[in-house]
Amino acid sequence: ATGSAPAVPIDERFDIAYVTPVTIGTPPQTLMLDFDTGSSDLWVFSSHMPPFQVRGQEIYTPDESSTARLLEGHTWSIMYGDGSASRGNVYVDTFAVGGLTVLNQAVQTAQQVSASFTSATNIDGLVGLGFSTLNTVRPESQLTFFDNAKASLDNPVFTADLKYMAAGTYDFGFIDRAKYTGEITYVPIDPDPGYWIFTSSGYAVGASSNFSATPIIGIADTGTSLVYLPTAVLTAYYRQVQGATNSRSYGGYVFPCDSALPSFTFGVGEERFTIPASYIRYAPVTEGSATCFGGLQSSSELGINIWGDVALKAAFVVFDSRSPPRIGWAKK
Ligand SMILES: O=C(NC1CCCCC1)N[C@H]1[C@H](O)[C@@H](N2CCCCC2)[C@@H]2OC[C@H]1O2
Repeated sequence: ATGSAPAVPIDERFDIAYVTPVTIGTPPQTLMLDFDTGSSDLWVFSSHMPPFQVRGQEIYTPDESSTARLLEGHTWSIMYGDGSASRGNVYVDTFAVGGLTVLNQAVQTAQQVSASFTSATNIDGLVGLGFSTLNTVRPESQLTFFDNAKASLDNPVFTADLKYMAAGTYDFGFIDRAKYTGEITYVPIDPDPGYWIFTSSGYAVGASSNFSATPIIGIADTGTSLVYLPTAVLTAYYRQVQGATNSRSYGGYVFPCDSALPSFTFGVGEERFTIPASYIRYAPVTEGSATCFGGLQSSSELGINIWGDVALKAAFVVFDSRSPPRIGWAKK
């Protein structure tokens, strides 16, 4: 089996996050979920939430699904790197995305979500695509939809083709030759932490002329908007941007929106990928401001580097869960 589904930006102007249509239950209930390679819980806004925490999101109502079964005595609770959080109960039900159907998928129904999820009116929940070892359901952790689907897929892979201010695609079970050019460069993944962690071979500010061959260990995270890299890399980049400062009040590097920005190149093995300046001129700090927030930010507080959407949309990325797992990057 194979599947293919769109990854749609949740807003017109900044690619804060991407959502993908799924159906859950019988008859099918359609929700738009954020497919997140940085986590491993499939959770949804649900009829178990207090109404004031729901602000336009679609909800899953297990009582209206003839195939829903409560997973007795199981609960979940998750906190993400940005401080957003959610928790609740667990059902199993029929889950379908892009033509793929998984029976008895653990669907984590929210009872509580934090304010940033309530205000993300176009995100109805998340689909974790990390390793199932990270799943927060207790007393028995549950498998991701991809781990449940893997055995029936033509190949144990999924790919991300995210796009700048446009709908991209998640493909499951196959690698679409039409979505990339040249060859795919694969590098190993360390699955133990549960993330898609790999080592980038280095970086260059601007084109890849002055490439600095230094290993950067980081995670490929479709659920994170920006790129978070070591301070040394950030200062090398923003040194080239007129008026750039690391603002405590805005919580990161900002610069005048009309400043000239270099592109940013990162290495995967011998291959070089360039993030256009337009992706790094991420967004005005507030509506209409002449000060812009950078798409490259510091990872010094995080303890791990993160290749979020700003980097992922510059490439075609293959998440290959054969043994040992690996990640592939190609130009497009
Ligand atoms: O927390 C991270 N990433 C961290 C960012 C800071 C540096 C460490 C990683 N990703 C989350 C993202 O922010 C959430 N957000 C909800 C509101 C709308 C936008 C998406 C969504 O829920 C989980 C995941 O996706």
